[in-house]
Amino acid sequence: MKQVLTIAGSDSGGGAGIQADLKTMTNFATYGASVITAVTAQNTLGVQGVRVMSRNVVARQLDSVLTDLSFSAAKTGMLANQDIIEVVVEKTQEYQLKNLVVDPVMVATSGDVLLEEEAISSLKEQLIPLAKIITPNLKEAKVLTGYEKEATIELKEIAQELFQLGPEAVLVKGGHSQAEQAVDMFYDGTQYHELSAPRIDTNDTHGTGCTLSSAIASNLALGYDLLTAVKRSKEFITKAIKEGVKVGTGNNPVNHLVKVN
Ligand SMILES: Nc1ncnc2c1ncn2[C@@H]1O[C@H](COP(=O)(O)OP(=O)(O)O)[C@@H](O)[C@H]1O
Ligand SMILES: Cc1ncc(COP(=O)(O)O)c(N)n1
Repeated sequence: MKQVLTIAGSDSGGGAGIQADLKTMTNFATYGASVITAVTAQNTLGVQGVRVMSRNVVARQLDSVLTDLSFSAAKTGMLANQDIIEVVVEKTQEYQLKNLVVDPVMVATSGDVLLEEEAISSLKEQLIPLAKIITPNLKEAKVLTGYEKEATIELKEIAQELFQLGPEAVLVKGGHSQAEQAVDMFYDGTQYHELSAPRIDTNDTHGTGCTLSSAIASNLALGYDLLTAVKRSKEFITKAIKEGVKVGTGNNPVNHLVKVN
């Protein structure tokens, strides 16, 4: 069985973070292992508390899994601070982790901060250049490119700017725009590819980004090329949002168990 690693935070509510990642990896019939960067007390209403792991605890988890298991792909989610980004960079290089999907998680859908502001430069300069693909949402893309105050900037232009940071490819997610279609832009330095799906009228989008990036990592592990992995994952997330599960009283999670062909 192909093995996939998630390096991310725990969401006690089970909709985002490590829990979303492992469910998604299992759904794609890959074996998911996890390195936990932070424990969040979280539910569908928001984040009630955060305990970030020490650099050493993250390093030990990485050493444990990377000296024993064999990963065909990995993803990063909530990395919390600069110390953790640095240790993830160090171990990615030491163990030559391949097919690394970097979801540059900064803020939860609920508005809670999941990455210290001081860590953004390490993310840009050290981790992103090691990525096979990065998957920022529009807001994260604007922070990473410095386009923060520009309301009408084109997705293609942002994708090109992000590509300059050094990943092999970029997927800018347009989930948070008001447009009729949920449009994401893929760019790998040579081709742009627009991925579009009808916008689903719902607030139940907890865990969309985590689920999408885990699906991409799983599909890369299964041997699909990058664009195919992204297309399969877009199809998956669209269905997962459509069939979201009503487990709590706030913004509910997507359904990690839906099947795509
Ligand atoms: N209401 C929606 N209808 C359809 N697709 C959506 C909707 N919201 C988000 N998506 C899609 O879900 C994926 C995750 O995007 P987004 O929600 O922007 O990421 P994040 O969770 O990182 O903020 C993208 O493919 C995006 O287009
Ligand atoms: C531990 C953790 N990691 C990531 C997210 C972002 O999830 P999303 O923006 O998809 O709701 C989250 N809410 N919690």
